[in-house]
Amino acid sequence: MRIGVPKEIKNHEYRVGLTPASVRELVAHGHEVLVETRAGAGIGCENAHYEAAGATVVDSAEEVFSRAQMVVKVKEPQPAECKMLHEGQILFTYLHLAPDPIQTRLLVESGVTAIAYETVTGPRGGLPLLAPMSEVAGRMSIQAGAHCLEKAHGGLGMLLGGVPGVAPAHVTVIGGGVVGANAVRMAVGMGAHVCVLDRDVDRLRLLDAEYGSRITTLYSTREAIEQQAVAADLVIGAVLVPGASAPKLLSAEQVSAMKPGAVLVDVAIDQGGCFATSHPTTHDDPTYVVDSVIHYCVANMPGAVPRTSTFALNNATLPYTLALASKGFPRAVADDAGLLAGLNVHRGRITYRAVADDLGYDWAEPLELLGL
Ligand SMILES: NC(=O)C1=CN([C@@H]2O[C@H](COP(=O)(O)OP(=O)(O)OC[C@H]3O[C@@H](n4cnc5c(N)ncnc54)[C@H](O)[C@@H]3O)[C@@H](O)[C@H]2O)C=CC1
Ligand SMILES: CC(=O)C(=O)O
Ligand SMILES: [Mg+2]
Repeated sequence: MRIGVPKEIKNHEYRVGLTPASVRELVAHGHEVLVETRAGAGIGCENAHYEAAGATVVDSAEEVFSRAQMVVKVKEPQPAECKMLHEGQILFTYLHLAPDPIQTRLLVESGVTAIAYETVTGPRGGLPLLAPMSEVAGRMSIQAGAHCLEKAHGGLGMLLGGVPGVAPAHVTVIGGGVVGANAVRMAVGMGAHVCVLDRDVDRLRLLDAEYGSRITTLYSTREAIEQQAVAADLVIGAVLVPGASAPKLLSAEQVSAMKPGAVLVDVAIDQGGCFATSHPTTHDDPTYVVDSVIHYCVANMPGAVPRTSTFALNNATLPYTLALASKGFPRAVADDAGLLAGLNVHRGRITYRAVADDLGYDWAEPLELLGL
């Protein structure tokens, strides 16, 4: 198969869909790989590294999109990229369609077969292609929150861990999945007072077993969330209902009742955000203030640490990229129900239920649509 890797064009997005090592694996399996010039420059992977791995470096995104049978990216295609996609082509990347009606319409119109990293499920459950970036974003959320809590950045002027004789900051993590568990790890490590909420008691059991009395676990109810919001110095939004728009867990009134200078880091912003006052921001301008509460809502947090992130992402995606390239579509998804769960759009139809429901499309049952 001919696989194409364009340079990412989202704000401060330096990750790249394939590393030279991944290219080498694909080429060894008999595939052809086209890489847009300087696609990996942001992580120190230059054209020469890709050429040494067996890729052909091409001058433009247009050439990648027009010639590739499968486009492998990181972030959801931007409008200019959507317009270059075509029927019969596979797009393998993060999509986050439920909160993004414009991208969804453009993908439907293009006729492309779009497989979303974030809804692929693993043989033991979980979301193996979301997990590595959730590990990165969960860890970063505490760094970002600590930065925002500094007075010069509008925050309360608190050190997360306090010092001897002065209490640490109160950090509340809503959602104890991959992002949440990684946020908890960093916050505990920095000496904060940490409280984590989930509505899955098994997640809370795991965190309790790991941290014991160093954290508080709470079942996630409206009441518990409201009480935490007024007590917290830093709140991390880390919930997910796979594929669907994030549930809004704090209303504008509840945000306004928070301490002036408190910080909200809405990691779930890529699925629309879990606080009513959240809207997506960029690494160029990551924060804004609503009712004296600092909001950090960057939708591509791992893009800030692209070296760590690109390699972690490729470790997870490579087996799936190889399966799609070697078996083709639809054989690869017919052989792996977890990969089939990644299929969001195919030839103008929405094949992921939560996306269809959230955006008002008729849902096409994927096995039926593909005749499997
Ligand atoms: N902004 C960014 O750059 C990034 C954002 N993300 C996003 O972070 C979010 C979380 O991802 P993961 O941790 O991997 O998901 P996950 O599935 O591992 O964990 C989500 C957790 O939320 C819990 N949950 C659902 N509804 C809840 C509620 N009402 N109250 C409390 N907990 C609730 C679930 O039980 C689950 O444990 C996703 O939207 C993901 O796309 C991930 C990576 C980067
Ligand atoms: C998951 C996601 O949105 C990201 O890594 O940017
Ligand atoms: Mg206020």
